[in-house]
Amino acid sequence: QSPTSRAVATATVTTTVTASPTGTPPTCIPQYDCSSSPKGCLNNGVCEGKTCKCKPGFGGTDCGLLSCGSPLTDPSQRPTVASGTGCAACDDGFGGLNCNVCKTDAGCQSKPPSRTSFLGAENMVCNKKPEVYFNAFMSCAVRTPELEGFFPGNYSLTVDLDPVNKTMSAQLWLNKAEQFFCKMPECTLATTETDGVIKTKWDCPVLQCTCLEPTLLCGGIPGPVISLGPTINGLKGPFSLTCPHGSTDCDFFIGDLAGFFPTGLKMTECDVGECVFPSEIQSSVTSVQKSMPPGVIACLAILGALVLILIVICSVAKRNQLVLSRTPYTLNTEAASLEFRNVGYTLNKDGLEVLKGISGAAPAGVVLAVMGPSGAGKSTLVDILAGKRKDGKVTGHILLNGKQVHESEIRRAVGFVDQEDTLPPTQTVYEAVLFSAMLRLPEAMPIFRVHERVAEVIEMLGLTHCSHRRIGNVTARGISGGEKRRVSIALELITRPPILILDEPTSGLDSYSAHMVVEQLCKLAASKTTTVIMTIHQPRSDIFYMFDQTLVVSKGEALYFGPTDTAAEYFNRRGLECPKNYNIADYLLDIAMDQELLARAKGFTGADDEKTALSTGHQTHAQGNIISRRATSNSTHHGNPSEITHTSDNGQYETTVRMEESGSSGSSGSSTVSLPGVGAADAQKKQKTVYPTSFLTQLRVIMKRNWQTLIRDKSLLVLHLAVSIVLGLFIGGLYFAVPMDLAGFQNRAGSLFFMLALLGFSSISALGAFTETRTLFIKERSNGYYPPLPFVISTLLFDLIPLRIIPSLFMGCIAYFMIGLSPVVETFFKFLLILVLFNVATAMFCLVIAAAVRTTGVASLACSIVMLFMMLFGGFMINSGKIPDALTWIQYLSMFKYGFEALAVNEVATSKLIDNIQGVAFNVPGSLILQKLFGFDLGGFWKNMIVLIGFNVLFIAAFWAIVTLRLKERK
Ligand SMILES: Nc1ncnc2c1ncn2[C@@H]1O[C@H](COP(=O)(O)OP(=O)(O)OP(=O)(O)O)[C@@H](O)[C@H]1O
Repeated sequence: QSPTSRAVATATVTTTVTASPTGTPPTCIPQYDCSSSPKGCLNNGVCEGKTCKCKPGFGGTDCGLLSCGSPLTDPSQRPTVASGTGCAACDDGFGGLNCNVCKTDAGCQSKPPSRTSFLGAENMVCNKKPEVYFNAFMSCAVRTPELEGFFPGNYSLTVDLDPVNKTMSAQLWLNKAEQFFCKMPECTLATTETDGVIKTKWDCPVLQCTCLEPTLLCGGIPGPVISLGPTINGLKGPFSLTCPHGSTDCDFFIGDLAGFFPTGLKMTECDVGECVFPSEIQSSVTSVQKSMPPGVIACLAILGALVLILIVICSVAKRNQLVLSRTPYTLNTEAASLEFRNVGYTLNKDGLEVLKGISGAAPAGVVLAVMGPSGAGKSTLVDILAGKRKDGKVTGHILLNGKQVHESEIRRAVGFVDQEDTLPPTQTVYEAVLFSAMLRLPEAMPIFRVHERVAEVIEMLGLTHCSHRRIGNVTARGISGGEKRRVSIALELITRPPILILDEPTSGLDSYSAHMVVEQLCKLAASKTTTVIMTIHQPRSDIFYMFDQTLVVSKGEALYFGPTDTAAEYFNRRGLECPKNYNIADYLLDIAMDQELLARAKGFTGADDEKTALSTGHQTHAQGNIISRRATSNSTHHGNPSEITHTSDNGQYETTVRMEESGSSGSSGSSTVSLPGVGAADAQKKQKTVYPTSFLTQLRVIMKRNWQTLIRDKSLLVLHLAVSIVLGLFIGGLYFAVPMDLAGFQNRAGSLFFMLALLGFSSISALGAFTETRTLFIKERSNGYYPPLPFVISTLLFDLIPLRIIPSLFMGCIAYFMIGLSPVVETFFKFLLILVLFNVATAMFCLVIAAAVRTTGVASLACSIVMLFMMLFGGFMINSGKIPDALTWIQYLSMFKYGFEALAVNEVATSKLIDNIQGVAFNVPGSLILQKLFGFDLGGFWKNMIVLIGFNVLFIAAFWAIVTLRLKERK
């Protein structure tokens, strides 16, 4: 008697009366009631009502019999045999103990399939690989010498692999008689590659086995006294089954029996097979998780190389910093002279002659005021004197200390205060001046000396009362306009340059402050450490007489150049007498503006020598002039070719300035310095700007300011973080706990794409943030604070980390778990990595546009349009395979495509879509939908990641190049 029939005999038996189809009298058939039987259904059959629904390959009322034929045959039609005999024959193309294992494609096609293909008309094939797609069966011989010693015979194992429900069920047979069966639910399935060997592994945390008593192993008769029944029934798991591809051997491992079989049990001559549709095989992701895909190896290699380069750069930079901090330094203690000859300036676009050959000089330690009405050309002249880059054509010559020097040397000697204040709004006055000091004073200068100097300059300019107040801007009010003007002067005064050029330093100041500022500048000049050249509109008379020299400019021409004291007398001689009680400075402006007065001044014929002198830069008075009433000693400076002599006459100090004639460029012994556009190839050669501080110091100081800006102007940071949290919650709520059905699949893909869209468009904020710093950078670069590299690094760090990386991590973490995306840890981290790479790439793109395009409006329009197009070709809105041929290239420029494809493949490809539409059940791999619906490359995860990294590298390089080459001051 077979164990099964004995089991049936002991089970509760009910009797039903059925009519025979042939019309013979009804017979009584005992009916097995699985619901009331203690054994229920064997071989993991399911008890539905009172009858058992058996797993494929088993039959009988309690599923205790073997069913032969093939799994394609209706279960009720499969012939059954008792365990212990085995199937005499299977249907063609099938084999195994219970005929479940397909052998050939023809076998799978011999009967109509029991389910429909997602693609419609498709023939099933027999998949013989251990990688299972729908429902596979396996039959193996088991080698277990330990058991064979006690229970000799041939052991075999049959396994039903169900990846859809992630369950396995198995039976152990001894001499074709089933000994026990097991069930393993909640399994995870993975195909991995290690050292070139691909293996499919089932990991099941739970193992439930039932011994069929009385079989040989479970205390059957005849047999040894021992019974494995209690051990087998008490197994809990875990259980794992590992099958290498291309081999007929597998291993299985039972945690509870690790003491007996530490290395698991060997299964040989395994025959596995399942009937599947080819689309199911092709579309299922070859979830071969190579231990190290080539892409990852390449990335790691590049990363390693970058880290190495970074370490080398850092150590070189550190060494430079040390060297510089130990280099003895000297501060400027001597003013320099600046002479300019026949300086002209013509605009390129319309040929307008802004300056028409102006000459003059500012001997060391004097204050030269450049006066004239609005539009006369004062700013243009001082820009040229300061060595600023100009758009138009500059002609003439400039001499520094009487010597021909390169333009960059002039720039180094000159401190320049622009007409407009460009200041960091979030810093306090003290911090702004300290910033300038830290970057422009020698690295070796002790920090306490730097602070002393900052305090000194702040006090000198009357800024002590507001030194700890923020500078502010239009949106956040800070110090007054006049105070800003003085801060701008302080930034330049901190270095005490040999020459200080100021464009309208008193504009916006009340008369008292203006007097105070000019007085300080005059004191500075008197101390012989700085020569001051400044433009001024309409000085009060007391201020006017503080200047040593005055140059009056009218319509691009010099109307007067000489000592301030003799200006009135000079015009007097031309019949232009300053009216009584009239400010002489105002009168000079009147002359410069009034056509009639101007004509009289120019038309004067009485003193040709004076006219010649005016055009050539000779002093406009015949015999020496008072150069400085504040000077305390005689000084004589002879330089070639200029000669400046200071002599004393009854307590007054006089000077004679002798210069080369106009147009003597290149003449023998000429001291002419060619300006750009004049020639003199040598002088035009690019000279490297030498910075007083090291790269690391520059980076540290700039980063400190960026940090202050970020913390103090919280709006952008708070907005980004708040928006990322709110949107994370919103997306999470909208797509909450998405199931893996058809609608769920759409929602899943939609949520991923929507996240990318949000991050992409939030990147446009990079434009506004950069526009503010851009102007500041141009000014600071032009004034020799620092080169572009530390600025670029600091800008990127302070934009990308707090505004792009952290918010995208916030949003990703919140939305991921609310939506219920894949719980696999690796998938989660890959998801975050994609979000970060994508957001950084889009932000970098916006920064490149912000750097390249000056107008914010144009830049934001360009960014928005490009972003929209990238979205359109991102793979969600249009199938990549259906894009018109002429436009297919656009998709390869879309960061959305790479980001979305990577996200989708990472998330959806390994999951299955299970749904039921109007009674038609289908079970489609997510990968199939990705392939057919979106046209995605399923193996392209790392390819997409590498392209995203490529975008990042490209944009960072482009940003650096544009900042270096384009963001230069041009006036
Ligand atoms: N790059 C330029 N493009 C167009 N016009 C220019 C340019 N540079 C100078 N100009 C013109 O040259 C003239 C002189 O300009 P500049 O700024 O030097 O005058 P200014 O004397 O400093 O005037 P203000 O006192 O009002 O600042 C102006 O008419 C100005 O429009």
